[in-house]
Amino acid sequence: MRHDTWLDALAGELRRHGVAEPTAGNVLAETAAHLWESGDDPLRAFGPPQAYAATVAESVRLEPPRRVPGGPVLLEVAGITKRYGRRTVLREVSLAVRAGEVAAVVGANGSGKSTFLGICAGLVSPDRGEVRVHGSLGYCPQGGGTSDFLVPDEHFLLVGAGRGLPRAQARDTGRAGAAALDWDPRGATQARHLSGGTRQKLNLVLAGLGDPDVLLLDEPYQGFDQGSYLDFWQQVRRWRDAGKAIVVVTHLLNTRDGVDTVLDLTPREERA
Ligand SMILES: Nc1ncnc2c1ncn2[C@@H]1O[C@H](COP(=O)(O)OP(=O)(O)OP(=O)(O)O)[C@@H](O)[C@H]1O
Repeated sequence: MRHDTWLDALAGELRRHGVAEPTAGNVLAETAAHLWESGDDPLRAFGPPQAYAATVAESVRLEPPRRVPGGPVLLEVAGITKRYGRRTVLREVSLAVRAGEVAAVVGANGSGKSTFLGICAGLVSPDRGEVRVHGSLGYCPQGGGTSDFLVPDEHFLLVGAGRGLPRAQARDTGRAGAAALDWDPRGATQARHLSGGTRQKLNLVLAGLGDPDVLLLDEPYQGFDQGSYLDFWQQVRRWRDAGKAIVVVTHLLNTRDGVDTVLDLTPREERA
């Protein structure tokens, strides 16, 4: 089925199911971006428009009232500048995320979102500026992050060991995190044989292992189907309500659902 036909039908079904703006626009933008990037058939990726709209409508109704954030600042980023060669990718970027807050990092392709998150995670050095993390850190990279020849349980044990978790607790916590994303990770399937979306689920579960205080998530839902995408945002809300500071990278400018702060890395001269 053509993407635009399916998206038009979805827009109508969202209206019919009473999904108001800005949620409807955000859902359309997210699904369109997913279809564009993956090239998937919309019916295969998301199912019939009516069923997908019904799921969205239900999840919106289930959304609990927003907590008022105001915990201590867990992630402080001050005046980050990063250059690659002559190109300045990030210029004087600052961000503070408190316990119980979700920050979205948005911007066009190549605007430096992954670079920014890598700097927050301590994996990329800035040319100027400072990052302070108050507490432990979990990082979900955009890709990679898993070991081809290990099965999911082995990932849980390996990463869990690094975070001080006993074996059984690491395995059980990993499996519970996977179940929250509607995935049963038991079995002998090595990471290299998992689908792209399932590998991203594994990445996401690994980021949350050991209950870190700060979660850095780089477009973690790439390849997720409709249900998993909604599960992801439910998980973000659970982390938020548990007092974590969460940073979610997305290349969409209007991903604002359940988000307290938006950091737009689009260069000023390119903004509409
Ligand atoms: N290690 C590197 N060496 C040189 N240039 C790099 C390096 N890493 C990233 N870049 C460049 O820096 C810019 C920002 O890249 P980055 O991946 O952070 O952007 P992004 O906003 O996450 O992009 P996307 O939306 O496509 O994921 C790009 O032009 C990229 O080519």
